[in-house]
Amino acid sequence: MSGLMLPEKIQPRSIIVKMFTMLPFSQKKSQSWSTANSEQSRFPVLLLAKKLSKVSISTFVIYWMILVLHNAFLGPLSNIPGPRILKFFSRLFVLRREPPGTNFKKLKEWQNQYGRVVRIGPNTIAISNKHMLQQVLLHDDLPKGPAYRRIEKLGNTMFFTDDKLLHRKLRRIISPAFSTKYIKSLEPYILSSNKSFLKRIDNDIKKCKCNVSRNERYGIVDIWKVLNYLMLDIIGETAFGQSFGLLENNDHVVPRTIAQTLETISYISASPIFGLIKAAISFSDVRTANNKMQEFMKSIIMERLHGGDEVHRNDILQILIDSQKAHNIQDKLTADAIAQETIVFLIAGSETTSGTIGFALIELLKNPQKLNLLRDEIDQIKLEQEQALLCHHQLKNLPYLNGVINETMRLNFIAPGGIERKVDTDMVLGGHLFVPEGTIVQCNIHAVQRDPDYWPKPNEFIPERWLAGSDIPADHEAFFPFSAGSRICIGNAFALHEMRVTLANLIKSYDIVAIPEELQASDERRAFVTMSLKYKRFMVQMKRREQ
Ligand code: HEM
Repeated sequence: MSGLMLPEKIQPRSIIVKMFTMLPFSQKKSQSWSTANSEQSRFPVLLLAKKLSKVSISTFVIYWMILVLHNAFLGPLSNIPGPRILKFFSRLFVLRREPPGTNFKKLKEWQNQYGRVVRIGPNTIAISNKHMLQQVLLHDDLPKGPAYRRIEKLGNTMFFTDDKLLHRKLRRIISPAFSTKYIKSLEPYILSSNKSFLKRIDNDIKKCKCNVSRNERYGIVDIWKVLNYLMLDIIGETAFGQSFGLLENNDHVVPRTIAQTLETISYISASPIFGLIKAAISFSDVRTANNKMQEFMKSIIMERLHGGDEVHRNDILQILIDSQKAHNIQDKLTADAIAQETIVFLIAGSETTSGTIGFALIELLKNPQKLNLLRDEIDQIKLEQEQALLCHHQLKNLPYLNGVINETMRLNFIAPGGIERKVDTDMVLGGHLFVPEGTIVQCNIHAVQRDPDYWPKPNEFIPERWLAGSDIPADHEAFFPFSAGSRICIGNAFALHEMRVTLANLIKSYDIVAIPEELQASDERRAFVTMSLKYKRFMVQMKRREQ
């Protein structure tokens, strides 16, 4: 055995002792060991390293503190007003105590308290001056900020990328799918989904056990939910090549999986601990659903890619598939890229549109005289023989309908937490404010669209401001419902088309009466990604109108 003994100098115990003595917290303990001092004296290099490590850690901490203090009080953003704590910490850290989904309210409060430019983080500012917003979004066209990268796991898509070249390329390939002419060719899908929508409402009214007054055939309908189903089904029809059938069956693996993933991402960013626990609990369900969704999408895309003329269909998906025919390899989208872009259409194009129609209905029910004005305008249009639903060409120029939609989007901006941009080279904002490269700019469109200097009676629903010759004309320079610049919503004309057709046919077909408690609850808003109702439902009484 003795032959196997290591020399005392490199016995395992002595090595452990040496490692311990190098750690700063073990100082006291190591001194109590009789061997420690003699070990150190025999290894002066160790002693030196120990001292050096202490010095370098302290130097780093002091250097870091000086940097933080300098950035807070002497840096280029130091003169911008804002809550003191946000000079040092990110607002996400400070806002952890707010109820999840309500950060946008705090942002608006800060903007009211400190002005149109507020410092909301060590290197982040929020702006709500219309000229500055025009500059950031339109003229300087700054790239997207880092928040988008958190969701980029869904793929490096047109929506999320901050790479200007990649964005330009994707936008060029995808734009034809959203041209006015192409959208017109998609109208049959929008109308057939609207037919299913009205059928679903009729069924819900019929099924409703709690008719308010059976004689009048009113029923209670969760209009928030069915509107969401309708918009998902339209995206299914136009971007996935087939309806999800939600209006008939209430469930489909694709929207369910995406909703679960988005919910988890938004919880993780709003409250990391709670979000991670939630993610861990639902992990296996989400993975199974995710696999099913991938299979579903792969089969659709492969069928279109290899099915030839027989499976050709005039829809958004076809435009992406047709990119395969491009001569330049750069202009072809891979099957994966096609799948990712269609998922993004589902995310960007369903809750946004259904939410806006839902908010329009809420505003109209709060202002019944405006609902009557809208109905009068819509009733002027007569359905032609064999025509079941009003079509877009009959609606697109109706002034009051467009006023209602614009005013709804003004009051209920879809991303009230702001849209984020990153300063890519030093700039002067609004002609006087130096903003260094790397600064994050939160464009607070929600605040601009409710600013009393731009909008008299800013919190009132006044569709009349959008009519020609109005006493309180709308300020078009302070209106950004679809953003502006190169990243303006690519689906804006498509969304307006869907919203006009759906809202007009809904108002034409039904008498809708508010339920007071529901109307009151609808004031409670939450915004994880898009603005929504806290309880994600809005019950109304509905009955078919006598035509
Ligand atoms: C009322 C409905 C809608 C509203 C209010 C809305 C609003 C917006 C806004 C504000 C942006 C800019 C986001 C940013 O810069 O961070 C955006 C971008 C986008 N939207 Fe919409 N949207 C709506 C409907 C739609 C629809 C129906 C689609 C597609 C089917 C769509 C697809 C997109 C895409 C792909 C982008 C990214 C464009 C790019 O970065 O080039 N949106 N939308």
